[in-house]
Amino acid sequence: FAALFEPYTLRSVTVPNRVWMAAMCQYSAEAFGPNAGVAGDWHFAHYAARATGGTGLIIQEATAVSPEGRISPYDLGIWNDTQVEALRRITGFLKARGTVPGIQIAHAGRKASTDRTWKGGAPVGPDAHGWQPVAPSAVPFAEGHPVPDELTIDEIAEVTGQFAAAAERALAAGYEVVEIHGAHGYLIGEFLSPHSNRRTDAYGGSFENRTRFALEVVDAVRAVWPEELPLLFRISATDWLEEEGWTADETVRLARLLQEHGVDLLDVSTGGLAPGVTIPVGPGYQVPFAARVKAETTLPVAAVGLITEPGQAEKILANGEADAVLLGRELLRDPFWARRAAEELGAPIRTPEQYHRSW
Ligand SMILES: CCCCN1C=C(C(N)=O)CCC1
Repeated sequence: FAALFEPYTLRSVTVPNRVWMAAMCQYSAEAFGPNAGVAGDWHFAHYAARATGGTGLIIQEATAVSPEGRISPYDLGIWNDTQVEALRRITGFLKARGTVPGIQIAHAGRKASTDRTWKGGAPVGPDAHGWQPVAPSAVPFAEGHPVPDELTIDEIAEVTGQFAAAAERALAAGYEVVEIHGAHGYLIGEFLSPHSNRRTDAYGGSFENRTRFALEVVDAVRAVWPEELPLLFRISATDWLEEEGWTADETVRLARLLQEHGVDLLDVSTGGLAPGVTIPVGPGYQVPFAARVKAETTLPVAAVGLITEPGQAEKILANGEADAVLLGRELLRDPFWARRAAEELGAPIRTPEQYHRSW
C-alpha cells in the first residue's frame, strides 16, 4: 500500500493518484500576432510526456486571462477561441492516458511584461512585445520595474469578468480542474498583501477589503464552472515579510472563506510578492504551511516545494500533512517520476486499459 497511489475524488472527478504536476511557466508560446499565446507542438509534447509518465493530475502552467495578464509575452493564453482549439489537443491526450487535465488561470498584475527567466526575467518594453502593467496600487515590484497603473473599480470588475470567461473557455477546451492563481506576487496576491495593496477604497486596508477581489474572482469562476467539477486556488501562505506582508495567520482565515465560496482544495506555496526576502529553502520547506491549513481548517490541501523523493512524498501524506503533493522542477527532470515512484513503493499504477481510453 502507498498513500501516494490512492485515488482522490474531488466532486465528480477521481484523480488516479496523489502525484500531481504543479503549474510551471514554460514561456514557450509565440509572443505576438495571430498565434500569440497559442499552444503548439512544444506544449503538447511537454504535457503528453508527464501524462504518459503516470502523473495523476496535471495543472497546466499559468495561462493568461488577457494579453496584459501575461507574465511574459511568451505565456500561454486563454482569452480567445484559437487558443481554446489548440488546447483541446492536450486535454484529449491527457484524458486518453488517464491523467486529469487541469489549468491554472492567471493575471500577472505588476509583474507582467517581463522577459523569460532564462533571459534574466527583466521588464520588457514595447520594442520587445511588452506593455504597461496594472496593479491594485501604483507600487512597482522592485527597482527597475515600471510603476504599474492603479486599477479603477470598473477595471477590477473587468478583470474579474476575464477570469470567468477564462473558466468558460477552459471548460470548452476540455479541462476538468481549474486553479485560480492567487500566489507568487501576481495580481490576486497583490491585492491580498498590504505590502503591495495601498488602496483606501473597498479593496484595500482591512483583511475583508484586501481579500475582496480574490473572493469575487472565486465567485465569478464558480458561477460558470460546473458544480460537479473541482476548483483549486493557489496561494502564497506568506510573503516572508513578517507582519509587513501577507501572513500564515491570514492564509488560515482566507482558507475557510475560500472553502465557503466553493474552492475544493488549496495549493499552498509561498513568496513572490517582494524581492530580497530570506526564504528558508530546503526539501519540503513549504509543507508546514500546507499542514497548518489542513490542521486548522477542513479545506483539503496540496503541498509543493522541493518535493523530489518518493519516500519524502509518501511521508507527507502518511503524516496527514497534505492530501496530495505537487511536483514542479522534479517533473521537468523526470517526466516518468510517478511510474518510477510506484515501482519504488511497490504500488500499482494505472492499468494498460486506463492508458488507452478512446479519445
Ligand atoms: C516565489 C516562487 C516563484 C517561482 N516562480 C513562479 C512563477 C509563477 N508563475 O507562479 C513563475 C516564475 C517562478
